[in-house]
Amino acid sequence: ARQSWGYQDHNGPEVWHELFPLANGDRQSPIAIKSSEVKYDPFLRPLSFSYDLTSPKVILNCGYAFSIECDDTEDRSVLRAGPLKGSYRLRQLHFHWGPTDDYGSEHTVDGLEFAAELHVVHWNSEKYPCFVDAAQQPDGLAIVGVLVKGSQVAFTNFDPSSLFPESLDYWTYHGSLTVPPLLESVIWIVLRQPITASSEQLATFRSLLCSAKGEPACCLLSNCRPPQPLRNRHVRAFFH
Ligand SMILES: NS(=O)(=O)N=C1NCCCN1
Ligand SMILES: [Zn+2]
Repeated sequence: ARQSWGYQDHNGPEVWHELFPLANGDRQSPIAIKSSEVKYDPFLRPLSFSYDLTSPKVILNCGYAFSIECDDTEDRSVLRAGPLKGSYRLRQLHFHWGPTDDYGSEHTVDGLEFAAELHVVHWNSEKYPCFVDAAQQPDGLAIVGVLVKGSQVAFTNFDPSSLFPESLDYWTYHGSLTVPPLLESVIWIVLRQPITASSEQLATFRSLLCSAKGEPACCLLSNCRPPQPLRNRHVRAFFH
């Protein structure tokens, strides 16, 4: 289906507000994390996740990225603890990237842009019956954001935790989907330590098409939304 929004000048983040007024909402994502302004929260717990290798089902071009879609009909792959109340079920994972290795992450840290960013998307299966319902609720989703910096890296299996960095130190804040419909239903958990991807792997991201079959080929050179106003929000740190 033709997508109403994208990442080009005529349909990109600067004009999303025309079709999606939430773009100018009060808990939009991504944000620019300023480590000097985060506040250590001693009540935050370590992240706890358990991913079943058989949850991922298909990898597909979802128009705004490529995504690995998981079977979320039962609680087999879940994320708990951290800033969360209850258990959040794995739904899908996907990446965002830029036109060169110099930028492409959505969250930035102290002005640092990373080459790409992995999003591991979960929904609150204790309180809501399905992803679509959860996505309408302020505590409906939990997305782990993993920063990707350019260099050589070994890729492993599709178990999302194989893509998590060594350290699970994280920042957390209340935000939104970073792609339309931009729903303000996300408890963001951004890991401090980046993972790495090679220049060739990042170039392969950019070779993904955003044009439909039969249309002139148009590559998805970049799919990162710029940081949005923090407004009346605080970013909490799990680490000192
Ligand atoms: N970039 S994001 O905030 O993860 N946005 C998403 N939208 C659709 C479902 C998965 N995630
Ligand atoms: Zn995303």
